Amino acid sequence: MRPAWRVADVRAAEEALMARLPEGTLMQRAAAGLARRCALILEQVYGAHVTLLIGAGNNGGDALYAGAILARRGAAVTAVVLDPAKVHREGLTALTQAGGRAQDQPPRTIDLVVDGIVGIGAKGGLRSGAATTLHRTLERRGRHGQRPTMVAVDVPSGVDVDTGDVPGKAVRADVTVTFGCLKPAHVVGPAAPLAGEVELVDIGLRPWLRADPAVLVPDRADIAQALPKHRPTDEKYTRGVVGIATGSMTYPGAAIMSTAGALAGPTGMVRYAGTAREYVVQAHPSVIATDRITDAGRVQAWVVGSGLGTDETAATAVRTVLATSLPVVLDADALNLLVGGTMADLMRGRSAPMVLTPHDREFARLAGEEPGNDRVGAAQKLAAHTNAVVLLKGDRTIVATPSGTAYANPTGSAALATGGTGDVLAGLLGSLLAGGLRPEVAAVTAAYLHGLAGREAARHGPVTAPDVADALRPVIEHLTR
Ligand SMILES: NC(=O)C1=CN([C@@H]2O[C@H](COP(=O)(O)OP(=O)(O)OC[C@H]3O[C@@H](n4cnc5c(N)ncnc54)[C@H](OP(=O)(O)O)[C@@H]3O)[C@@H](O)[C@H]2O)[C@@H](O)CC1
Ligand SMILES: Nc1ncnc2c1ncn2[C@@H]1O[C@H](COP(=O)(O)OP(=O)(O)O)[C@@H](O)[C@H]1O
Ligand SMILES: [K+]
Repeated sequence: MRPAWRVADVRAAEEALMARLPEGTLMQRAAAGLARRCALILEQVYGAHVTLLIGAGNNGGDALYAGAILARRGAAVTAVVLDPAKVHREGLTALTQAGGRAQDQPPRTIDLVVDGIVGIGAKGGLRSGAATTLHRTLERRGRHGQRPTMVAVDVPSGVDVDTGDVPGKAVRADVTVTFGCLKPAHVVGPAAPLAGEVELVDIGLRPWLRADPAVLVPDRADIAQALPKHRPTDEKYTRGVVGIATGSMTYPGAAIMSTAGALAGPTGMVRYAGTAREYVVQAHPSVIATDRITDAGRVQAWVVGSGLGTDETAATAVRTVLATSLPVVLDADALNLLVGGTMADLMRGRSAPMVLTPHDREFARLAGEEPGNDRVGAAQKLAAHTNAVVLLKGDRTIVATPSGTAYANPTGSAALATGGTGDVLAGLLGSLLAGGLRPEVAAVTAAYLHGLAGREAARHGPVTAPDVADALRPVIEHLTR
């Protein structure tokens, strides 16, 4: 897992580390890492045109020292200083001594822009002066007529570092070079895609950071490790059986799609219980189907919700599943049925895990307010309130546990923004739960695989939910190979 820490934690660690080092050491380490990456992007530093956008704080200081390194290697470096009264003096001196210059407008030719406007000291979106300078800079072209490459220092300027919100104008970077640790803005919310490729430069901060990061980002190895391995002694029941209680005569597609997601998971068998049984068996002949949950036979986890509707039959299905002592995924209509609070007793009485999988509108109905700017905080709050793991869907899907651990999924794909993909996700998640994964591990794993499947499906053209379900098997195969 890759951890990300909030600004206050970074500042505390920085203070502890700085107390043991000569002044300026951390900025020198940061600037060296930044200059190294810029040089790699430029390939040939000598003769390259580099523009530094310099704000009022140490973020600008990092950029100025990196600019000095590049200038010594023969780059033509220009610092555009936004507020000369507040510039990092020593950094500016270092730049000019290395042959760089400072001016108040961007030069004509720019191959590479270093965004040192603002870092972890940011408040709100880019201020108008900075936004205007950025706009002018982006109109310039490089020596070969190309668009300049944008390298953000620490974070793209204008993002909310702790929440990943983008409250106004912000830099869109090709590469972000960050120092010491990742911050939430690199991995959650609308800020995350603005960071481009994120490079983490080690400045020695890690041992001084508190043990519990703000967010964890799973990587490939975490997911490969989490997936159950087939043993030679396995038979279908030892691999787990997942029960799917979704869909209806009105929405049989939801039943088919959630079953498709479940079939791609690790369980040995999928049981379906509901009024869409004939459709499900037609689409998936290996599924054992009944009309009612109580007739379904033994399962190790239930998925309930999507396409059920909200009538009395649907409410009975949700109540029946909640009354079991099994792990449960509550999706779509099941979430809407929780809103009135009539199932609160059943939820409170449960010791088996529950995973809620809302999109933003379902979240708003359930929590009484929109997820808002702080999606991690919002998911954590709902998880604590419901004592369930919450998977808040989106571009960077968040998984939060009742005890406050939060994960951000890195594999999102806008191709998933199409009807029925959420049903596939819920089915897969149910299969992982029935396969014995802890609820937050199942949720993180499902979101990760689902995102990869969305990307894989998108390689072949416009994506529909069945394409995502079909892509899950090769994606899982590839990951566990
Ligand atoms: N922590 C570490 O371990 C290390 C940190 N390092 C580096 O230091 C950076 C943090 O530096 P920092 O604390 O000086 O703050 P920083 O982000 O430069 O902002 C300062 C000023 O910007 C302004 N401003 C605010 N919002 C704005 C907006 N929306 N749009 C425009 N301007 C805005 C505001 O100035 P004001 O005009 O209000 O006085 C504010 O005071 C960090 O990101 C990293 O790069 C590394 O050197 C190595 C180790
Ligand atoms: N812009 C996007 N980028 C990445 N993933 C997205 C985006 N929009 C939606 N998704 C994903 O697509 C799925 C949609 O689920 P949901 O809204 O429940 O759809 P449905 O109810 O039609 O199945 C979720 O997994 C969500 O995270
Ligand atoms: K920046």
